[in-house]
Amino acid sequence: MKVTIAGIGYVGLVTGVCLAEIGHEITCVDTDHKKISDLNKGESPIYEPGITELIKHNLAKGAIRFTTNSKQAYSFAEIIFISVGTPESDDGSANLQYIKEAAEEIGQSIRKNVIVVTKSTVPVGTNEKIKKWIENKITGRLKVSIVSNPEFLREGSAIYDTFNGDRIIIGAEDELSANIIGDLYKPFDLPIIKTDIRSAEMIKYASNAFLATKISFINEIANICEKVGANIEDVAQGIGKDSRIGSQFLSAGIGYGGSCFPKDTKALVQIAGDVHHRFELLESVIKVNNVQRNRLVHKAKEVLGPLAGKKAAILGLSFKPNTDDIREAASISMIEQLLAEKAEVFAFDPVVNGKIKALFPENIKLCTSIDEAITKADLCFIATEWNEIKEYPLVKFKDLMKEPFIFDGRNCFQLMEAEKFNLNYYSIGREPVIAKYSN
Ligand SMILES: NC(=O)c1ccc[n+]([C@@H]2O[C@H](COP(=O)([O-])OP(=O)(O)OC[C@H]3O[C@@H](n4cnc5c(N)ncnc54)[C@H](O)[C@@H]3O)[C@@H](O)[C@H]2O)c1
Ligand SMILES: O=c1ccn([C@@H]2O[C@H](COP(=O)(O)OP(=O)(O)O[C@H]3O[C@H](CO)[C@@H](O)[C@H](O)[C@H]3O)[C@@H](O)[C@H]2O)c(=O)[nH]1
Repeated sequence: MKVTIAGIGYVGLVTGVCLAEIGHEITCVDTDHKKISDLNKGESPIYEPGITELIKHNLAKGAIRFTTNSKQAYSFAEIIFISVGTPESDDGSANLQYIKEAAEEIGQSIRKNVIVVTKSTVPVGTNEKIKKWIENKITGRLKVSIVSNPEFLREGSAIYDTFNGDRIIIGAEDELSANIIGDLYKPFDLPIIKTDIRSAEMIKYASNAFLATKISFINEIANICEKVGANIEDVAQGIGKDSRIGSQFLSAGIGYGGSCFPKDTKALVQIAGDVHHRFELLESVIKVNNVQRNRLVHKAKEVLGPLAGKKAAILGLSFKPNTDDIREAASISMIEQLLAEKAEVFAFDPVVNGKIKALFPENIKLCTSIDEAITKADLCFIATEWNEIKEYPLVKFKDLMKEPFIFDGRNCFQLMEAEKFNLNYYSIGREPVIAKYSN
């Protein structure tokens, strides 16, 4: 099928290369000229395992093209996916500005009947608006069918997730469109759930809200574990073995971040509020997450006193490993807190550099290695569990830091190992390890 994708962010790009890989003819449209020009050279605008290989492979076989010429790309498409951003507005609701712009451009450009598939995460009822925005701009007698097909990929494993997803959700206004989109995905051989549009829209928000709830729940249990002398790793393993609970998304840490959970939880509170339902459970999930993000710096102040003038290393800047995305990353709020405390911040991440420099142009030092970040540091925070950080020899904290005070927001190390190397090691939901003698 001739498919055009509008908006080549994470979702648009991964969808595009994976659909090209299974044999469809894909045109990717974005308003960002630099992004499109880089993509045409085979360069990925995002760090995502496997993406560059798929871009190059499909460019070479002529299965994918990248353009800013939206008019032309929409005019011949049989199916158009919308995957533009839906960022958070000031009041927490989803900002639909990019969706509306894309829909109106589609309406102005199409020259034949088309199925428009919304992949972006949009509040319940938005697809009906999308149809109206498109139809208001159509000249002539053309039929537009709308399908809601929310995306569930995770950054860092986006390609694996696309080929191995748990389900594909298709919310359609007519059976024919649902079947056409179902057939498009057939080569992935994944379970397909067909439903109405509003239910499909809700499935996306409810999924993210449930996962965020699981994280805030385990973080609260971790906070209690610290006070009663229990170990969150053992507790999570013990409860996760119950197949009704499941072992995934029970890693306690410094809270969830990223481009989805923070904004989608707030948007769902708004969606509920719009129909006069106060979603108190989800409000608490958000509140717990906000507090959790500040815990590690608070803990450091409790242990070490004022942080002013201290050299603080921070390891891991992306919101999770295997991505260069720093949207709503815990590292950002930690750096802000450390700067407010007048600490000197030395930051390291295996892939993030320019983006964090743009946020903190003058007041942090970006390091090119863990060694550089922790040398002569008074304390060290771990914000992201990259393998490079998890595999770093613990003895080096002792050898290179002024005093080995480690505040680990991702439980990267075993307590026994920290004891063995005589570190001061504070993690989440576990007893602190206190060095028996100083360096
Ligand atoms: N990032 C994820 O992991 C993920 C996963 C599932 C769902 N989602 C949802 O998918 C949507 C897209 O997220 P993302 O992270 O891929 O977005 P993104 O912010 O990375 O990229 C959006 C892209 O859309 C482009 N764009 C904006 N207006 C346009 C227009 N009129 N025409 C063409 N291109 C336009 C922008 O230039 C940008 O490149 C959001 O609704 C998000 O909630 C994201
Ligand atoms: O047990 C866990 C699991 C995750 N996290 C944190 O939660 C955030 C989100 O992680 P993850 O869900 O793995 O990454 P995303 O790429 O944000 O993916 C989520 O958001 C996407 C956008 O909506 C959805 O498509 C995915 O299904 C959903 O998992 C990150 O900060 C993680 O550190 C934890 O703290 N503990």
